[in-house]
Amino acid sequence: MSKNLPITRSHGLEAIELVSPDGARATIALHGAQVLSWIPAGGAEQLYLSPKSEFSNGHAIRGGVPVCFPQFAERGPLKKHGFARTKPWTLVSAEQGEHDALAVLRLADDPASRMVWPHAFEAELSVLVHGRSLQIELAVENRGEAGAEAFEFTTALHSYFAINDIDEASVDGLSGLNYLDSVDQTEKAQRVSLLLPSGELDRIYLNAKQDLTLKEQGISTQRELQISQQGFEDVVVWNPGAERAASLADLPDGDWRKYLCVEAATVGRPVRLEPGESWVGMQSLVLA
Ligand SMILES: O=P(O)(O)OC[C@H]1O[C@H](O)[C@H](O)[C@@H](O)[C@@H]1O
Repeated sequence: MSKNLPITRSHGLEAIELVSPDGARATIALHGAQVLSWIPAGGAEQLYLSPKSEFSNGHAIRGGVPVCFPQFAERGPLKKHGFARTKPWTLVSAEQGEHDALAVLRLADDPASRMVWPHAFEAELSVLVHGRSLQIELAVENRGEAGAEAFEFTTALHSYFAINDIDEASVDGLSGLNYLDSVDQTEKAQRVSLLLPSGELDRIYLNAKQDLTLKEQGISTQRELQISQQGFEDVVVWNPGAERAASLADLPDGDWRKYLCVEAATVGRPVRLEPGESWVGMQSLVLA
């Protein structure tokens, strides 16, 4: 038997509190369909959320898992990361099942979206939480009539992982990949498996098929978070570093040390959908 979950509030926004019978929890704001919190069963908060975020309509929230769609970053004519993260999504369903909890949210084109992106579309974000895992799936459909135009988009699930300190964190599993370095706009190759963040880091790893591990090895912290993806082709790793962080008004001083973004993305080769076609991408997280 599944149980419907009500709309509650988080940070002043309408939200869904997913609670799985095993105690795992996730909070999703209807604003942007943004996951704001994930607490695995028996674990601690896994996502960073800036206390200086602007939690109101039309603004991007710094932290959790923003949905970048239909444009990643400034790689196109739309506003940065597209419009999906600053729009209210509608709740399709939120349920606690026997072993898990699932929420589904939807965004469709409207007059405002058609002004900047003239396409009929439907996007659905599903969030499934149970035990030590969280799965976030983004599905996009071209809802144009037969004979309408195909559209292209770039996208990301822009996950902000909470860490104790950037100097204790690393990402493992990136060897052999080419990446676009957004700091100096060059293409490079990653030879070693381990990435130890230092300074500003903003990379799009192309064709990233292998699973990754976010590791934290500090005096008080030992943590391994497995990150895998399907459907998405690339992985973005981002941390602003001290200097760039100083220009982010919605980030407290020093908080750049407290997160690392590892994003499931499709940037290098945009997704192209003909009318009636759809695309699905997923990021799966498991706390070891
Ligand atoms: O500050 P935002 O608009 O949320 O963007 C935050 C970051 O998102 C991505 O990770 C991009 O690769 C970065 O270049 C960008 O700075």
